[in-house]
Amino acid sequence: LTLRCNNSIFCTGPLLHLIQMSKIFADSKTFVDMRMLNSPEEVLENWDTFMEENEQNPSKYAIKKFITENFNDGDELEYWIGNDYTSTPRILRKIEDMIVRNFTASLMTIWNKLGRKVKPEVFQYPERYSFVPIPNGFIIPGGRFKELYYWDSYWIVKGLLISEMLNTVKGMLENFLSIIAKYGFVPNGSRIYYLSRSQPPVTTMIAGEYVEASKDILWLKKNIKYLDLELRYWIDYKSVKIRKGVHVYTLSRYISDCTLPRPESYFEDIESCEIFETEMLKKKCYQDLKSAVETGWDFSSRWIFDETGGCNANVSYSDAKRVIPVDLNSFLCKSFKLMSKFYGMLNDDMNATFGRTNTIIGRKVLIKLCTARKMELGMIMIISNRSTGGISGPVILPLCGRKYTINLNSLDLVKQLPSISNGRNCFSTKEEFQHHCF
Ligand SMILES: OC[C@H]1O[C@H](O[C@H]2O[C@H](CO)[C@@H](O)[C@H](O)[C@H]2O)[C@H](O)[C@@H](O)[C@@H]1O
Repeated sequence: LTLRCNNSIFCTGPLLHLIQMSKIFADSKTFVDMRMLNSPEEVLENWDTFMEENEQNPSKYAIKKFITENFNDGDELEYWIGNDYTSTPRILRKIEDMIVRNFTASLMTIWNKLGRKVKPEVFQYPERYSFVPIPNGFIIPGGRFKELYYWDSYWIVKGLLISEMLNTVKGMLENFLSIIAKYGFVPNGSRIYYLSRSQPPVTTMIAGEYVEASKDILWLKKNIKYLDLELRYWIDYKSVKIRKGVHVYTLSRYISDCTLPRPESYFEDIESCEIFETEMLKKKCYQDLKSAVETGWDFSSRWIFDETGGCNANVSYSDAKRVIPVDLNSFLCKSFKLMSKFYGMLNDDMNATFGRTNTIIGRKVLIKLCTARKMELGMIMIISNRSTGGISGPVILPLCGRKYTINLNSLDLVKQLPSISNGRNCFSTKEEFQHHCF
């Protein structure tokens, strides 16, 4: 497993520190998305000479010049349109309302605008880029997010399937498998500086969508090992045992073990953690910010803890590892259930146990926690000791047609809700976060 990036230009080290802290770029992501004009060794040699010439204290102007001489815009991607793209998918004919139909049709043209493919140069000189080369065309979120993002891709795949772009889905899925083969897990996005954390795990669910639509069992047989590998990462590195009475529950949480500022939000993280006096607390703050962004909900009051355990503080007080998120555990439960089904389809009884055992573990907890009739808003409260007073995305996830969970017949923990709640409400929507939590 490669759980972090040690690249001394794009991920860590004095060059990155000085360039990012000079604030030459308004957005820290700009620098780490650039490409080197020469090999990393040459750039680092140039840097040493540059620092010597400038007596270890270069001006902003000199740093700008150094960047121009050694880096250029990354420009790693070319526009790409999937060969399965159609402007007239069957679903359009099913939409009777013309306004909605036209809106849907125009929305679907987005695949042409956001489709990208990695240029051959990146495969030729990967060490000069922060981009992780991936073999197939894919859809980017857009704007400053010009790479493959992990959990965005699940929702993108849903749209692609409605648009009859199964081949594009297969390509995107195989991009993830190539990343798992390389690193043992899927990082936040296809950049080396994202290696210190993942994002909500969705590869197995994407595979579920693909296999259901394609019935491609041979594909499954060939690739199931990668799905297996990724899920083991979530068990080995992110799970935690929760004792409640005589029961011990295994659940997962978001946690990064990297204590450095995010390269793509470098000065921003340094500034967020400035309030802490010791180096140790600063490091903890950087690590906590990384854990918070692993959630995909960056930033939300769900991950913020003030001194009393409420969420009346800012992002500097993020501590996502204290929360056992219902959405993450629902995704994993669904994934284990799928694995059990997949191994069953392949008549692999021995390995089916992996999926089955973990579905059972997930079941034990999620069946109890997630689908009780009175549980609409309760999960986060139970498992993070916080209460939710309104409906927000993550809370309703496990309730979506019981898609992420299995039948429920125990209300044990539900009954304990009132005693666990601390009476505070923490929301996940931006609007609520901007106002306050109460
Ligand atoms: O749409 C892509 C992602 O955009 C947001 O997060 C990303 O930007 C952050 C700041 O540059 C970065 O630190 C984070 O790790 C990125 O994922 C959004 O919050 C994500 O949900 C979304 O996947």
